[in-house]
Amino acid sequence: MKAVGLVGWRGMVGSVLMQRMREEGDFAFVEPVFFSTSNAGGAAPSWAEGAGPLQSAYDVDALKKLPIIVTAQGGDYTTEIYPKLRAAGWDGIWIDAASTLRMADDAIIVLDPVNRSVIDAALARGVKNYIGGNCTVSCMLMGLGGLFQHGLVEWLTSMTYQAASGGGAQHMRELLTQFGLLNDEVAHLLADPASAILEIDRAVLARQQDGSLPQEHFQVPLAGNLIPWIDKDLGDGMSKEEWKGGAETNKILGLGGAGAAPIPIDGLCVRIGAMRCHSQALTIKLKKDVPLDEIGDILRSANPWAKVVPNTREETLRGLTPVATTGTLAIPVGRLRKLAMGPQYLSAFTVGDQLLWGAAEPLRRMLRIVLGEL
Ligand SMILES: NC(=O)C1=CN([C@@H]2O[C@H](COP(=O)(O)OP(=O)(O)OC[C@H]3O[C@@H](n4cnc5c(N)ncnc54)[C@H](OP(=O)(O)O)[C@@H]3O)[C@@H](O)[C@H]2O)C=CC1
Ligand SMILES: N[C@@H](CC(=O)OP(=O)(O)O)C(=O)O
Repeated sequence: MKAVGLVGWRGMVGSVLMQRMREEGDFAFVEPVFFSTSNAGGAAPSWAEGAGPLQSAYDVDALKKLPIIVTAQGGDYTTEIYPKLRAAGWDGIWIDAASTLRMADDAIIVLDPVNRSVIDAALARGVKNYIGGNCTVSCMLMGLGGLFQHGLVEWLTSMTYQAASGGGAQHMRELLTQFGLLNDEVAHLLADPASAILEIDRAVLARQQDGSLPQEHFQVPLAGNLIPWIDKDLGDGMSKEEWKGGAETNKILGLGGAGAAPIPIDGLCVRIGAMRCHSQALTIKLKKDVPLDEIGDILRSANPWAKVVPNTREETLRGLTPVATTGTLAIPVGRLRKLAMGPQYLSAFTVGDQLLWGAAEPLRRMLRIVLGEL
């Protein structure tokens, strides 16, 4: 049993992480020490039998005692505490959901079903920082990993449909409140089958545009709308979320360093009114013409979670939606077909729960790997 410090365990990502760790029996291998930024001295979660009171997540001396720290507390916390811990001589393993350290030279982005060899090599050479990837990147690689594994991707472009949860819990609440208020606005008209749809539409639009919907988090209404910008403006026409697509995918795959050319990966990232599944439409230029049935086999055999959805209307509606995927570890991949541009141009559509493979699951599995239990 190794002592493991857990920070951020009651947040949205942290709660999913705790749930998965309990489901998989991970606590049989760890002696958890729970930290809090807001309630030091409070009680540990009731399910964690024998755990002591919450320790302060700002207490570097308390954190320093632990050989492994897992955090889903957020980027600001990492920025503040991580350098202090290392400066204090802490030599432990840092496993983190936040993006802060992802691109650092001494950090590995973890997604072991895709880059286990990169992780193992890093552990062998003493790397101490293991960071979960961007949710969109991780979900894409879990679905399409087979194509990269087989060296088939010449370039890839993605158009994303990202859920409200990517912004955090408050964003999900804001979206649902907006939906509710829009419904209230026209409920009397909806109840009357004879009412005119254009009147309903006008009333909804008026409410979306009059500034009275709560929009503190998204800045504009997301209900009945979409937002084609996610994360910071890099000033060159690209959003930071779009930049992560290319930068993180290549880092996860171990490309872009000495000798290995990066794969061009780029696209547009869009927020839509889904709850917690990110979806993306992909156009892939293959290095050669591979038949669709072989592509299906390659995707299926890359990992146990990639599920190929037959490219029919019925199967797509049944299995390739956020509602069908939420809460599961499955990464459905469908709409596979060769495009009109030629036999090397492949379309695909994939969906993934951004709190599971997109956030919590790679961290949970990394902890197991460090403990020698995966
Ligand atoms: N949201 C996402 O989709 C993804 C997030 N991440 C990263 O994970 C990190 C955390 O994100 P997320 O889990 O969404 O953040 P949350 O806001 O849900 O939780 C972060 C912290 O807020 C504190 N907190 C304050 N009020 C509450 C409350 N009412 N309920 C629960 N916690 C509360 C908790 O700290 P304390 O207990 O110390 O008070 C908690 O650990 C971020 O770095 C983010 O970048 C990574 C991938 C995806
Ligand atoms: N930016 C993602 C969520 C997220 O937290 O990403 P990252 O871990 O790269 O900061 C989204 O909004 O959907």
